[in-house]
Amino acid sequence: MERIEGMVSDIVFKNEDNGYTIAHLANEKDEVVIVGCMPTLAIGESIEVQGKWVNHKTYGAQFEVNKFMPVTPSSLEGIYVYLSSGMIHGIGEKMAKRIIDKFGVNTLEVIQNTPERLEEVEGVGKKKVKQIVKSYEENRDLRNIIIELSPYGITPNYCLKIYKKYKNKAIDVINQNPYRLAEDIRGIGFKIADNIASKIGIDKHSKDRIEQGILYALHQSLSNGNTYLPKHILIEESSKILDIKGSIIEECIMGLAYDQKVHIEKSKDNYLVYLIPYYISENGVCKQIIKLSQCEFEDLKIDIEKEIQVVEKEDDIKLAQNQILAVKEAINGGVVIITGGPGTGKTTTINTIIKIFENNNKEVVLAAPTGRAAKRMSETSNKEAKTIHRLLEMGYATDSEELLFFKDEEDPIKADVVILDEVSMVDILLMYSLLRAIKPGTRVILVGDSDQLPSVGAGNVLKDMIDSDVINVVRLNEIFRQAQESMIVVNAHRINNGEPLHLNSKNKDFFFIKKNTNEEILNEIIGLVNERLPKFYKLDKLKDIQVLASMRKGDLGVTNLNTELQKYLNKPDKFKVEENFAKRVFRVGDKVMQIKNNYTKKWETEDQSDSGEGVYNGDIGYIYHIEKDKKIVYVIFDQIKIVSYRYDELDELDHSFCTTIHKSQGSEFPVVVIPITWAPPMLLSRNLIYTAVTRAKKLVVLVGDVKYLEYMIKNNKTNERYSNLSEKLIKFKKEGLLLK
Ligand SMILES: Nc1ncnc2c1ncn2[C@@H]1O[C@H](COP(=O)(O)OP(=O)(O)OP(=O)(O)O)[C@@H](O)[C@H]1O
Repeated sequence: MERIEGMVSDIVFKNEDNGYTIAHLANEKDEVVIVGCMPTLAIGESIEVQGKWVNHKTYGAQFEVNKFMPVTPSSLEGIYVYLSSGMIHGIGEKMAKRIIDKFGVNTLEVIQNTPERLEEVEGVGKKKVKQIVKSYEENRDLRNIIIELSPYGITPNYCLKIYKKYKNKAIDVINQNPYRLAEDIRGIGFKIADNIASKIGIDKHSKDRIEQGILYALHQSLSNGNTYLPKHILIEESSKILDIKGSIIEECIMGLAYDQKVHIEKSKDNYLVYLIPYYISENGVCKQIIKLSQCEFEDLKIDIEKEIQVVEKEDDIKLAQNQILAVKEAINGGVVIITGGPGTGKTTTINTIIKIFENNNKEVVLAAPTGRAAKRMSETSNKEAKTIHRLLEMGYATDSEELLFFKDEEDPIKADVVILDEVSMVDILLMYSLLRAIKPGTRVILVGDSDQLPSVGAGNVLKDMIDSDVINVVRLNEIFRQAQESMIVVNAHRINNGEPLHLNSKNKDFFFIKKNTNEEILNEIIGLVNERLPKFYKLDKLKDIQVLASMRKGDLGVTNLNTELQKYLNKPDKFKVEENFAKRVFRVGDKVMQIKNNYTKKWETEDQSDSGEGVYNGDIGYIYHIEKDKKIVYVIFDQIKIVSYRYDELDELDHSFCTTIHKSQGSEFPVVVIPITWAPPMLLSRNLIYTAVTRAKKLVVLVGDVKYLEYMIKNNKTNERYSNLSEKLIKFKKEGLLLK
């Protein structure tokens, strides 16, 4: 039987008659779904559950609970966190473990009442005992916090975070306004704070509660890509969360605006409510992009036609009319957007632009939003491309844990031309950070495909800029002959036009294999990836083929496909070390993906001749070695870079025999295999299948029911996002809000 410890972060369902409950259990590493008979469960409670992992047909992996029990701070983990927190002078992680191994759950009692017994622990002498006792007494506050907060289900780890933030004022802060925890402590959200508040007896109608509920609703909406919410919708959402009348909420929204925690903007007959950073970014992007496009540029005094001819001759190519236009706009204008689908010559155009500028001694800087996209840009241009984060020199300020960009208006990027690729992936905050670090007079060339999925973060930046008609846009719409040979390119354009696809043409690169049930689809995919494709096309089954799925859950979701594919693509073997982590098994040879940006993670080559920092969201690697005694997993990226992950850092890694289409954005693979099956309508969309198909360079294989493919092609209702960038650009331009 497996066990998991964590805090109940949400209760999704509870049957009051029989106690059957579905809840979310969160801990430092993960948030999982637990199901079972848990009639007394409450949000915010810290519990240990025992049971087993099961795979639900629709909802994917969930933990079936046989037994659950509350966790108290006297549990070993709690004592360990407390002792090793660095708060008790003289005890580090190793010493804490030795003390606990010796005294178990009685550890705190020993320190308090019979501290001389600590000398029984290896490495502890009289001097150290004195230090420990002194620090223990001095740390009364932290101990009190643990004792006071444990009835509310706050784990010692969170107590420590709370203590570090508020020091000895913590209990007062929480008693006065527990909602500050949701604002100040990462990992404690509105629901947990609300639970503490209700136990303390804070009035349901208190101003703090309502304000936090409103801010929570706004934060939630960011994850749907919205930069603001119309006021009436915010009232509706907050009313549901808080269970309070709309009129009271409306009043509190005004209060939040007065305190500058939100910004309210009037737009036509609507009021738009923004969280401040998003308001500043949306306005900032408008002002900066208009400013950059309208300021004076150094005249290069060149004959562009002639320069183009030089490059054409060198590269043995004849640019199309629109490509020539794009080159001219890039050289004559300040800001230009170059957009087009696959095979329309974006890369060729960028390379021509780079050459002309460099032939005239201008400094060109290339960037892209992800590590993978930057790498691809470097490969196609033969010139270094950085991630936007690197270009902006992200780092930590002295004495701060907050990551920030060192490049800004005061210390801008040194370049004559900045070319940014895959702009569809850039959200409003990142676009503002980039644009404010570009000094007027620098040319900015934004390249992207607005039919791809929009950014993960809030906003619809590329599409809004194009729709506004305020920025110079050159659309590349000719599919070149070479590209037309590829059904991947042809079908991608047909998807965009809502037309039926050319499937299964002889000797081509786009196939559909009809299968009806999920089980048939799964077996077919395994057969293709494990045997038929590698044999027929002479491919490496791990490196050359990527399975992409639209969802995480269900039989054909990423989680289950990874479990199933692992069984065939990297079987257990007595020579392969493996380790279990809750529902996952990490095994030497596994294909894995880094799932969040880690700018400071170190890598080193095996012979230690080269090293560096940074592993990025979407980077794919392979487990190279597992050192069980040191609790470290080593992963190799880009064939040479070895990165070590402590076991407690493994939440940064996911298996990637299969990944989501969203995560694959900005990457390309020789062969892509995609299950086509039922999914919620928002995941059966045109831009999702378009993005998936355009990831493949040599071959696309779709497996499933053709009716869902047809549905996806027809469904071009891109999920609407609340973003006001386009209207604002038009307004700013009309009102001449320039260069101020
Ligand atoms: N003016 C041109 N005349 C003939 N062929 C061209 C021209 N421009 C580009 N091509 C060819 O068309 C194909 C697609 O061009 P390119 O790679 O530049 O397009 P892209 O828009 O960047 O495509 P993708 O997004 O798929 O990478 C390439 O084989 C390229 O050599």
